[in-house]
Amino acid sequence: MNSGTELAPAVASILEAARERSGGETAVDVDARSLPDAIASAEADGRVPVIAEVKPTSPTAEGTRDDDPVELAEAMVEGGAAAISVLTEPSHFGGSPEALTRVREAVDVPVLRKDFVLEEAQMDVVEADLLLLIARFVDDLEGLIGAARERGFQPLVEVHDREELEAALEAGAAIIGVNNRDLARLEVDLETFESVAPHARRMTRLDESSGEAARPAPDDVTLIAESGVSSPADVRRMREAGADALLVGSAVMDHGAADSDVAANTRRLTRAEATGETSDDDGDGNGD
Ligand SMILES: O=C(O)c1ccccc1NCC(=O)[C@H](O)[C@H](O)COP(=O)(O)O
Repeated sequence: MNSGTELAPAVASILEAARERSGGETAVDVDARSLPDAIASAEADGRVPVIAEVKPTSPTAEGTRDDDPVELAEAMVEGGAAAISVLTEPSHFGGSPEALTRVREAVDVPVLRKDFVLEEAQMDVVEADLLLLIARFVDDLEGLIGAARERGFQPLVEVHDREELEAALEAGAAIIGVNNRDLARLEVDLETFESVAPHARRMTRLDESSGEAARPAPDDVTLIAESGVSSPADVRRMREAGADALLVGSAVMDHGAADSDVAANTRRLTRAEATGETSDDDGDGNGD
């Protein structure tokens, strides 16, 4: 773990809670739905690949949504989501492993387990198609990537800067999320993805003994822009910067408006590249 860097108090509290949570007793064995296939299928259908997040609340959310997670996930899929992310962290995000299991039974798209997994045994709490590993918070990233793959998970490795990206690629990550949220200050800045992502496409290394690429070729890395995407204009901005998919929670959940239409919120983003979009899509009232 990169313990030398500053963390927001809420994040320190999240990590403390994560360290205390126990793992499962036996290794799970997942038959995962492919995220790259789901992304390709959305693109073929003219939808922006969006991983929509069931996020009841968070340290930065404006409120809590107590809706049934299955109803939320089904609304997200109705709005064109290529995949679903489910927070399973209970004490700061209002999530649960049970919610993920119910969601995964109800939808046929890949489901990401969004949590703060620090140790191998914590992977065995619930089955999911994708498992988040946050590069900054784990000691043995390569070992955990291997352990996740042994169980059938597709590991999604989250990074925030170029150094973490390099570590993720070096550890063999093939699905990488660049988090626009700075976990030291909890501020979001879409420029993070724009500055970090191009390096994922450039970085490659040859294995000296075989001459083979020792990690995924740059074009084989699936790049996800995480956090802070709130409008169709943001979606297009992240796509222009090279995002294969976007992970969106707050803009879809719209925590401040309990009766907000989650399917419509999702559709607004998944249709951001559809031709003929003329609405005030950045929501600033200017119609630009
Ligand atoms: O969302 C938070 O407030 C938060 C606070 C501290 C650590 C992590 C946090 N979020 C986790 C996430 O990665 C996001 O839920 C996800 O990327 C979606 O972000 P957004 O679209 O900005 O809700």
